[in-house]
Amino acid sequence: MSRAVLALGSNLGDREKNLELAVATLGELVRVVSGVYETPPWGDPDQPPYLNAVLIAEDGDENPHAWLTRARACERAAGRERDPERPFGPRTLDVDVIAVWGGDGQPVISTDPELILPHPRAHLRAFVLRPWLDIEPFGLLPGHGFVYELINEQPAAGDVAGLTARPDVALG
Ligand SMILES: Nc1ncnc2c1ncn2[C@@H]1O[C@H](COP(=O)(O)OP(=O)(O)OP(=O)(O)O)[C@@H](O)[C@H]1O
Ligand SMILES: Nc1nc2c(c(=O)[nH]1)N=C(CO)CN2
Repeated sequence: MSRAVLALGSNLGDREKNLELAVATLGELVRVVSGVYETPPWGDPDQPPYLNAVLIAEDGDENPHAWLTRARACERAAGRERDPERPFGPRTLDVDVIAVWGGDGQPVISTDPELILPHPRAHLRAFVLRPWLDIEPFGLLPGHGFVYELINEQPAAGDVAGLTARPDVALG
């Protein structure tokens, strides 16, 4: 058994449909999906606002790389349009593997550049921490601490006020 926190983001095309495609592609693996937030672009300001959400999924397959394969399948389903010159630039759909736990409940730590776990920038991103907090109030980002603490630390703390809940956009 493997459990993963995945972060979804879209700022090109039909953003709502792109996030929905990710949830549909993951299908029965999905346990809970957060609410959607409209968020200002992080890391590369000259691009449209994002819709972001987080979900928790589980699978019998213990291999953590299977989550990266599934994330890429979601991105392909949404056309995976992006500018290779801009690492934090606009995209139809981004699915990041934030953290993975094995069947023993222990977090998976990986320094493989193909799949770094936990995700190396998750603790800095209010657009990941805020929706995660909604679905797991005592969520732990391995190596960093409780999500409710991280969201009160800079730089994420300074970005929280800029997020807008979008209860009109419901996924799953
Ligand atoms: N935890 C992870 N989740 C997703 N991709 C990862 C992870 N760790 C390493 N990668 C690798 O990062 C590379 C770039 O991924 P991607 O294009 O999604 O990055 P990005 O979305 O532009 O930036 P960011 O990961 O900061 O959101 C991919 O080749 C992927 O294999
Ligand atoms: N608000 C927001 N900004 C981003 C996002 C994202 O999902 N949301 N994803 C990025 C890709 O690395 C870069 N910047």
